[in-house]
Amino acid sequence: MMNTKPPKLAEASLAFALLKAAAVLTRVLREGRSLDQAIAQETKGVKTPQALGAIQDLAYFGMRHLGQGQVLTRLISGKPLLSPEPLNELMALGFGLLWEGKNPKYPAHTVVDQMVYACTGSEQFARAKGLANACLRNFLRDANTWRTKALEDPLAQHNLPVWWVEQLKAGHPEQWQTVLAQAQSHPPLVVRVNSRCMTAQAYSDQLNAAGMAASVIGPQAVWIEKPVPVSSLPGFELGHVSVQDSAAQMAAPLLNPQNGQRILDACAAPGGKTGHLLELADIDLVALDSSPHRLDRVEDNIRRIAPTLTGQWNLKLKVAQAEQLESWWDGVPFDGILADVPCTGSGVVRRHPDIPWLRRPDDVAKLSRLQHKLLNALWSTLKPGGTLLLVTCSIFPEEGPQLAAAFQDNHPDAVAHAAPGLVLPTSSTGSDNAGFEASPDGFFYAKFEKSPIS
Ligand SMILES: C[S@@+](CC[C@H](N)C(=O)[O-])C[C@H]1O[C@@H](n2cnc3c(N)ncnc32)[C@H](O)[C@@H]1O
Repeated sequence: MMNTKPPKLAEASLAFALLKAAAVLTRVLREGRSLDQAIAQETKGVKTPQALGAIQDLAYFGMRHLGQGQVLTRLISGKPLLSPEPLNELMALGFGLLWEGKNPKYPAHTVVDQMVYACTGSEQFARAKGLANACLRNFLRDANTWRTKALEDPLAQHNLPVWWVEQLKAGHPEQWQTVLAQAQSHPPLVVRVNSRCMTAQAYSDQLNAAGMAASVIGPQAVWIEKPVPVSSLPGFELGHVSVQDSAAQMAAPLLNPQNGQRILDACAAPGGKTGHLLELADIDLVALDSSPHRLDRVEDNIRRIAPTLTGQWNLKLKVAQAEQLESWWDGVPFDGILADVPCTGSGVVRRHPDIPWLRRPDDVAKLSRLQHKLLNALWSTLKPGGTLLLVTCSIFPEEGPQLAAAFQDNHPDAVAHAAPGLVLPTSSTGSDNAGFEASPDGFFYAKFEKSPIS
């Protein structure tokens, strides 16, 4: 009897990485996992760093080119959905790789060979070998015509769900195309230099002297031109630097904590801004998050920078729904509150290309309702004279300007102070040589002082 068991693919092969990356996309699209969670699940048994790197790279690539891949799969196979369903993701990934004719990630013939090999290496797809081969070769025979045809579909034009693009257009009729272009670009590696240890300029000089091109792009922000693993950054293990986008670095200085103050970080995990607050002043900090698993990451982050914090500081971590005051608040009011509330994440698609595919159109309204609820509850825990900083990493008006305006309308004791408002992910943050690649993530900032009602 013939042995029909598919061959085990070598980890070093592109076929292996293609199969794994396609399985990652399937978990995102069909199970609603985040891209990073899905990568962690699919790479559990993978042994070599090269294979891990290739899977991660292909999964991110596949996510960023999903619209084009999906449209070509549908057009060329002539079927709305292939069977078994995960084959759709494998084919979308293959077409995504073939789309770019000029500077392809892999030569076209390698992609086709390895896609076919990937099918033979999986029981699930073994029968699809012929279909994959025929469809991919069909595309290559007349790539320009297929591309032109695919681009009639807005899904292929923007590589994003159509409702997401419409939402962006409505919110930013002038800049939506630049915002989309930035979202397709690779995110820069930006670090926050711990002001307890050194200046941003001193760290940038240190990197340049070590042959790592870097420039200062914010008060404590340094952009490292060629991304490297964080563990290889000088001083990282010692807590001298933390990875944080330049726009996210605006939060803690805007709240401006002072020594001895009692501060609340209401939605703290994974703790990027928690660490920054502690670097700026010796404070009594309460950090809340509704997710115990994410709150563990705050602890890890603070453990790393703790040796650099020499004064009298205190940090209490609490798992709680911030709006349920009775479950966590001891009644002692805060001098300052950082309300970095949950949002769609529409400002950070460049870093998390899975976000638009995981969200649903009604999430914007749902999240906006939660944001209103959180702000209303947190306001009552603030001292008169205290400051609340509202932050979202979203550029949808409902989660930014409209949210802040409604909050102010409902709270006559809220006095608005100068704040950046919308930081659109379109421009560089200052340095002359920093272009699109050093541009900030999209954020919204509003700042309110609480005055006693007259
Ligand atoms: C935008 S993230 C915060 C990022 C964080 N401030 C930082 O700089 O690393 C929002 C956080 O809010 C948490 N969250 C969601 N709903 C919450 C709620 N009702 N109460 C408290 N935290 C909540 C999420 O688990 C998530 O960690």
